Amino acid sequence: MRAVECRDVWMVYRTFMERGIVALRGIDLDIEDGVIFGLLGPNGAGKTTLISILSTILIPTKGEVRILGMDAFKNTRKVRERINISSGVRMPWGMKVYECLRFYAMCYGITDRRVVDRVISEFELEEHRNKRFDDLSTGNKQKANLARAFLNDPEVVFLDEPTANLDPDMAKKIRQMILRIKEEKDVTIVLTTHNMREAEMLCDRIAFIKEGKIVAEGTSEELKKYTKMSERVILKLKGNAKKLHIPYPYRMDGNTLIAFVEDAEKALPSIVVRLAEQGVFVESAKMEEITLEDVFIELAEGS
Ligand SMILES: Nc1ncnc2c1ncn2[C@@H]1O[C@H](COP(=O)(O)OP(=O)(O)OP(=O)(O)O)[C@@H](O)[C@H]1O
Repeated sequence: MRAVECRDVWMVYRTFMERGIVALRGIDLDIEDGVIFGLLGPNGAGKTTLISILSTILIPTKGEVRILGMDAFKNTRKVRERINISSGVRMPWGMKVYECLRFYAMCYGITDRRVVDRVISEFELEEHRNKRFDDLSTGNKQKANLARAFLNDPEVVFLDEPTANLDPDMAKKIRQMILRIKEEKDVTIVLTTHNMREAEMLCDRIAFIKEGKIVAEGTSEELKKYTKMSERVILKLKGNAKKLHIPYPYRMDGNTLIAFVEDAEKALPSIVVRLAEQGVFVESAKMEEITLEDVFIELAEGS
């Protein structure tokens, strides 16, 4: 069974002065059971709107959403019993971690304290269980939020930017935690992220969203084929070079030139020569496979 099915989903936010903001424009999406699925896209693309609709928090202006085979808006209560969402790092009031989690467990009708103990242990919160949520570091707040999202043993979990605002170490820990939980539990995870490496590391499949539409969807390997080139040549240039002419698509990152080529070894000498002809010299060079970030930039910037 598919965990998520979306057909022609539109979302228009009604605004007081304007004619309305179209956040989603006909989203079609199938997410298979048991995968980690990533929603990627630039700011304002519609990721949060989409994940909020999939988790039944928002009702779309038009379209059909089925979660675990059920119509999300005709069977909302049943759907909510079998899903959960973690969005932002908020918990109510100044309660302790254990109390917060117990409160949320009771909202799901879970009275067994062992369930709360289980998520505290799964999300490595033992040493923080009696600390006030507000006093935790951002990373531990995020862990507590993730723990909350797994209280009802959900079959589908939606995570809105699970590593946003975390330092690299904590972000890595959270990613490892997500992968471990996915291994241990029979759960489908749908997450949004801006971080390409994170998407590549975590997600079985990824959808790129731009201006409310899915512009590409597939595994990270499939997505890399969206750019015609499969390798890149990275050249650190001496001095500042602006308008350059080389026979390959490229982008500049400061004084680093990143050229997209089919065969990096073949292309490198000709690029260096062409640059020298334009009075631009190379300090260092390396060759590597194209990254998901390149695809993201191409899709986000392309028309
Ligand atoms: N409550 C709202 N009222 C009006 N417009 C909204 C509302 N929420 C989002 N929007 C608009 O809808 C569009 C999509 O926003 P959304 O937050 O879904 O994008 P996003 O991809 O999650 O962005 P970000 O990565 O910056 O969080 C944007 O133009 C945004 O301004």
